[in-house]
Amino acid sequence: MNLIQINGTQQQLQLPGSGASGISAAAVISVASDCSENCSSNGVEHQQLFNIAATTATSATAATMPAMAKEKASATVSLGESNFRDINLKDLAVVVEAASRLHHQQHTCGCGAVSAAETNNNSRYGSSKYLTNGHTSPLAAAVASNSSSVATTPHCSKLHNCSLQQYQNDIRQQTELLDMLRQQHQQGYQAQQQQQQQQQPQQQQQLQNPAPRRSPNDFIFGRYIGEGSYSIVYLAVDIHSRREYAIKVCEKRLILRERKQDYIKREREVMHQMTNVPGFVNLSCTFQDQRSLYFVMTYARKGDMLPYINRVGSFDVACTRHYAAELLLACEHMHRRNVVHRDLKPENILLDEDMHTLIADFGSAKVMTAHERALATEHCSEQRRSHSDDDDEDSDRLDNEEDEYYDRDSEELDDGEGDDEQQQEEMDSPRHRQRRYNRHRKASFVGTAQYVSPEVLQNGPITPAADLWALGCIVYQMIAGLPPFRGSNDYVIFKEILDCAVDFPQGFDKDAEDLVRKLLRVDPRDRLGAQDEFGYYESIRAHPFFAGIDWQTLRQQTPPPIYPYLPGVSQDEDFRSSYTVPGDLEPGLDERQISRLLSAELGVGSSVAMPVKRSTAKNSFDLNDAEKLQRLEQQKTDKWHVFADGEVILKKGFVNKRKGLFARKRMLLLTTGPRLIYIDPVQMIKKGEIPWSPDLRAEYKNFKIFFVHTPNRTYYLDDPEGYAIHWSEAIESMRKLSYGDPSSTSAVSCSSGSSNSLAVISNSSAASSSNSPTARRSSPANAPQASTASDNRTLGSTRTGTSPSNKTASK
Ligand SMILES: Nc1ncnc2c1ncn2[C@@H]1O[C@H](COP(=O)(O)OP(=O)(O)OP(=O)(O)O)[C@@H](O)[C@H]1O
Repeated sequence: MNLIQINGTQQQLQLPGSGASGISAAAVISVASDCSENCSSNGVEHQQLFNIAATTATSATAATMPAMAKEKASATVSLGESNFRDINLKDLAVVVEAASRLHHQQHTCGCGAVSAAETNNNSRYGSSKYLTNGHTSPLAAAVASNSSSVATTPHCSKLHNCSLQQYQNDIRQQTELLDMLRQQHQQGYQAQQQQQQQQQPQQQQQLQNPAPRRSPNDFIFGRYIGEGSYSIVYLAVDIHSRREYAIKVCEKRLILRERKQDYIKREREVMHQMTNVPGFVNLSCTFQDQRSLYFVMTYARKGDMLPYINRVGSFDVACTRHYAAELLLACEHMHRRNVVHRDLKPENILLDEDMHTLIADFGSAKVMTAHERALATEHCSEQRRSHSDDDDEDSDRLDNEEDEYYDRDSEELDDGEGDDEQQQEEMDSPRHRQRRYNRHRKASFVGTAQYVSPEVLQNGPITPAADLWALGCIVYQMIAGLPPFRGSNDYVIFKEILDCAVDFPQGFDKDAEDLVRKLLRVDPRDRLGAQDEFGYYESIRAHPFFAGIDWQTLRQQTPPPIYPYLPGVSQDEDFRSSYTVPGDLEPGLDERQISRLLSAELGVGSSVAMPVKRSTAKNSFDLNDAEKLQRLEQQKTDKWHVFADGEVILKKGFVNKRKGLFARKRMLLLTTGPRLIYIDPVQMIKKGEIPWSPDLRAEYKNFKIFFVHTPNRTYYLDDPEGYAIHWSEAIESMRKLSYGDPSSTSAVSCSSGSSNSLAVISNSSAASSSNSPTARRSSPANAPQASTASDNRTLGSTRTGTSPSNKTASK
């Protein structure tokens, strides 16, 4: 066992070696140390030199002292504190291990006690490979290969009759090499000194004229992007460089009032730390005036990820895989730098121009010291031991805190049902304001309820595994459309988290499910990746869900377009991606075509036809006042009448409203407004409305499924009775009546123009989706072109606009 003093503390190295080896090593190390005193500018090179010295010394001593090889002794080597500040114990240990292996080989040669198998086994740890990898400098690589060649001297391993003469030659070679390296090092040092002298005047000048401090006057503030608890973010242009930035303006008054100084400070520090790391929002500069603090950041042009998930319901597997992989890389980058984000969630994943992720919002981040990491790991194991005993206590604690958590409002529970006025009023009531205040006061955990890890809830130590938990939650949400832990209030969510009660809806991709299950483990140490090498999640990368990911070029690739994931909607998985409309079909949707489609849907021969009644009225919704009054009178006895706000209900029916893989039963009303109102039939409360606009489009996929596209969201509706076509037609009729003929309206596309910008296409457009018979029928003149243009499209390519511009509306 060797003891080495580094930075004033003694470090033990598992180094089997002779006392003489240690002493000799100390001698050569002193050479290196000597040299490093002259060259204290470069800690890494010192370390390499030190490693070389250690290797040489140990091997040399081992070679010359075969008789003493069996002994194990300690040698204390003192290194000047300032000289080896950057020494890396791990590297040193490996070098010493290589040296000891050399020594071991000598031992083998000396007494013939070690088998060939063992020798082979040892050679797996070829020091050459490790040293070359660990130290990119050719210097270290050269020594490594030299030491390796000594270690595998064929004379030693094969003949077992190495002479002292040979070893002395080896020592001479090593010593010569060391001299050469020392010379090189000194030359390098001199060159460095010269360079520094040349740079000095420049640096002095910079100190005398530092870059002028920025102020709000250096930017033109364009539009508002969004706001946080203590800040408003604007899109701004630097008047000097004309570059666009997102500038976060934090009001000092608010920060002081809420005592969030630490939060803001931490955010700045971590953003600085992550600046220029791929996949993170860069912090260009910060400045302040009397009223505010300003953070000038990379502008993430495509906004955050949440509206995209909401927009399409959920991501398909390819898209989820890509974004999950980018997130994993981001976790590696953070954790390697000892940063635990603690609030990873779709809102904090921003998207740049090319739809690559940029992690933002470091207000909750924790920068761990190495000591904290070690403590946390220890604590985890203790906690694990006592975890089973604590289960009851946890639930008691939660039960006692139930009232507290019940005080919190349920605004976080976003089931994607849009803004319900009723709910809004309720939230603005004094009672609600009080609750919100209570929540602010009481909520002491860091992060967001749905994504918070069990250890954070239990006040356990924080490890990077907290972010792996969040990764599991996000992968789940990308596939299923909603986060895994949901509930009407935080208390329910927390209980679900502690129980790890995850429900995988039908159709959830199996590999993704396995990955999520392995990440969502209550004990942080059990999470996939938690036992991996620090900052490199090899086991997660190797999970089958990530098969095919090219990790090296991930951020240079074009991310897969955002498609909805609808396994429950399509008849089978391949349907959506591989189906193309056969070219020999006739355009139009007459009775014959409907029979054909229906037969295909039901899987029966074309002779079986189900009569489908089509609306023949010119526009049955075009009611005059008298008709309206009459219908309203009749409607009064209808239990849904109260939800129609005095308007005539033109069509109603139960539908399953899908979001991702989840479906909820709703009563859908089409009224003369025009409005599309949906109601929870069990609780008999209005849940929301599909917002009408001239851009709204209805499209049916088959007899059960129809879509209502709005600029910010596509609503997936499933009529169990099979009246999807009727719904589609009714909505289109109402749109024509309210906004005019659709043939004058061309494609309604959302603002972004990238490959990911999904467009809601006018049903009458030539580019309309090939699976939309409505489209073809409504514009027969376009039919030939339409079929040519669209026949190559997949049946389910219901592309959806993903404009982040109207974020507030879609949140
Ligand atoms: N660099 C950026 N580029 C584009 N949009 C951004 C950028 N930074 C923040 N935003 C958007 O601005 C909004 C406000 O962000 P901000 O960081 O102020 O608050 P937050 O993190 O959402 O909330 P809180 O501070 O309460 O955690 C968010 O919706 C976010 O998506």
